[in-house]
Amino acid sequence: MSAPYDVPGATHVYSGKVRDLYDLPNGHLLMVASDRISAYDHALEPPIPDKGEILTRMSLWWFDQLADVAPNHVVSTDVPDVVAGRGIEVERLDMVTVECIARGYLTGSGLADYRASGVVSGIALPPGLTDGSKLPEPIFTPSTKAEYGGHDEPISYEQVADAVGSELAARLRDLTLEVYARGEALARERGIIVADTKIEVGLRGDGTLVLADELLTPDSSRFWPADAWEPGRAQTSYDKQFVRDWLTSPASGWDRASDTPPPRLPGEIVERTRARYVEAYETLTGETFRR
Ligand SMILES: N#Cc1c(N)ncnc1-c1cnn(CCN2CCOCC2)c1
Repeated sequence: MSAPYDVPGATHVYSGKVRDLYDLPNGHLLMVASDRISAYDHALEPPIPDKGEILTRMSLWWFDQLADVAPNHVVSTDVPDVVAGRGIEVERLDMVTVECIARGYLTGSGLADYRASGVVSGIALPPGLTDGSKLPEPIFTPSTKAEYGGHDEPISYEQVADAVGSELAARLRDLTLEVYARGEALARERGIIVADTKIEVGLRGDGTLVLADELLTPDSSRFWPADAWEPGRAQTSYDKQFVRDWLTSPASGWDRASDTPPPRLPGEIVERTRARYVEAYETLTGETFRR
């Protein structure tokens, strides 16, 4: 994918689904959050205005809230004007090759694995759980890091230990579960259920674990409105429900089971989705995003 932004002095090196990474001359990296949005494994059009800036601010807020749990990779938000608000200069780390995921609720791939075997990432769960069930306690459910466009594969804690060593595996598990516990508790007080989250962790030369990438955003986590939580069915997505409902409605004319790309989102859906990202940010942080 070509560089979405032509950033003076920076060299584009990687594009993910919604974020892009650039090399900087000083050896740091520039992480840029786009306004891209995806659903049902498809990149959608058009982008959601300000989504990148809103989720960048949310990540920065969470990095600050959890500074007592672990250091983070943020160096500076003083970035070139072309990416102001959505770009962060970050410390270059030795990234752990495991997706560190914590789940407090059962849904998605975890639910599928549970229904097939009663087990999620090697952890046996009690019988009788359903879609959206709150787990007896949050669990660490790591996965592999798929290449762009692929799907991460769940792996057991033992497989993580085999890959990175038992001491680092334990540190990754403990960090992931602590970040999730703190984020879930804080969000829940504000009416948002963080059902699960994925964190990216890097290592400094001295072995310090550092929180990288984004943190506790609706792109790295499942956000559910707490007042709509009802185990036994698919939960309402805090941020993507308008998109999902429109795409699966007759109004879109799209067949999700088909191999065709989804149609362009109508302006009203784009604006209502933007408003949900603003609402999530303002509800969590108590700060106002310029409307
Ligand atoms: N963050 C970070 C980071 C860092 N601080 N140091 C070294 N490498 C990385 C890195 C490289 N790739 N990814 C995967 C996730 N990317 C995030 C950005 O956007 C694109 C996807 C993380």
